[in-house]
Amino acid sequence: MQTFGAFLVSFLAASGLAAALPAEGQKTASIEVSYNKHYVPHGPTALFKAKRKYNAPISEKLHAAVAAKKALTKRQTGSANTNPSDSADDEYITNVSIGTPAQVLPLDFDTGSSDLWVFSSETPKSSASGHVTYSPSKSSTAKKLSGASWSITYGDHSSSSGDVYTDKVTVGGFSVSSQAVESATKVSTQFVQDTVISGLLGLGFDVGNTVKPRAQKTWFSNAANSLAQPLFTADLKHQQTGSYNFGFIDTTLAKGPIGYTPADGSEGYWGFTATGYSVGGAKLNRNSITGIADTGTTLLLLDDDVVNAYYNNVESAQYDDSQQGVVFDCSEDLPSFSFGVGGTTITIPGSLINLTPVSDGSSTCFGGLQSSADIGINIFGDVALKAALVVFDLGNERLGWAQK
Ligand SMILES: C[C@@H](SC(=N)N)c1ccc(Cl)cc1
Ligand SMILES: C[C@@H](SC(=N)N)c1ccc(Cl)cc1
Repeated sequence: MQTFGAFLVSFLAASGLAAALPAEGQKTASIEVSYNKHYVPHGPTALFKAKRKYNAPISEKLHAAVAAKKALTKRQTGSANTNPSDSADDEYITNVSIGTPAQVLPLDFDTGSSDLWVFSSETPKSSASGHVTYSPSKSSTAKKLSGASWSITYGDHSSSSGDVYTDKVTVGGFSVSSQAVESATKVSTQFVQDTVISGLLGLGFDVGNTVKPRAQKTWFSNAANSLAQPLFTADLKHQQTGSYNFGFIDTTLAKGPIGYTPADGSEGYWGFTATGYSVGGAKLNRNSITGIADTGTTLLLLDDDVVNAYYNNVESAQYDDSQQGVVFDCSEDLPSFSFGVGGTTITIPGSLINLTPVSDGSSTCFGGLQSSADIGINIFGDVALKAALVVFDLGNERLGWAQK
């Protein structure tokens, strides 16, 4: 019959743990231990456990201190799929649950604006035809925000306006219990015709919100303090499902390192400066480009000198006044476009810059890179974002870009 010691020796030897174990008959043993590097110490919790172990009285205050810590460390995250609206990746559609019971609406997540607005039971029937709508009267958690109104005009001159409710809004499994949901009583033609979306979810800075008399917070701003980290990432793809992740960075979505650079939210946008650019894989120059990271704009819109430097490498490129932009033969192999940001380089493959024929069946294609001259700001829209995993880091007021 083996003594326990002998059993222990043979067991540990078998499991390769026999570091410094006694020979038969000795009375000592030792075993490696490693500490848990993820453990975050918390005094009151340690005290609570000790008191509990020895049945010592535990005060209400100690219970509260332990509960507070527990609430803080809840790993809160959200993850939502996002899909291009069509083969040209014109916009990206993400489903959002509003109210109780949940009403699911397809919305356009827009880092270039800060209003969450929807087609609703208050939108004129003729305008709402073909759209999924939100009915506050059918939600037990909806509350009218009395006296509040909103009105917004976008860069492409589309517009909408209306009144405001608060309700529970869930994105990718994460809920904000009292989110301002702006109900449209008026929408412009472009929105009426854009039946694949029922409104926008602004992911810009709160300063850009149009609700009066008191501006409201974006869904992300309301969520930030409860998320594991006050950030979200955009992983937009060409003709494929991508994702918006909240509270965490899934670095497996990227191929290269994340380069961080300060974000300027003063205008409501996610403004940043690229340190230089190049065409066709050449070395980056040092001509900086200041612009915004904008999921709500389809194209990459940059200064004329950059646009010309690019299309000088495209044999068939020419400005088409009827199209109000640069067009080229769809059969041409386009060069890539690279920009430097946060110490890393993002390269947009030429294939992502050859978007769509100017009309069905045409052999002339409209460029994904166009001039920002008549806008006044440079816009790194979906054409640029599709080449990267982009981190919108509110906590550190910075943007992260990683090649993918
Ligand atoms: C910032 C975007 S609009 C948006 N993403 N909410 C924009 C501004 C001006 C022009 Cl001309 C075109 C696009
Ligand atoms: C619903 C569309 S209307 C259009 N397709 N011009 C739209 C407008 C403005 C933004 Cl920022 C995003 C999408």
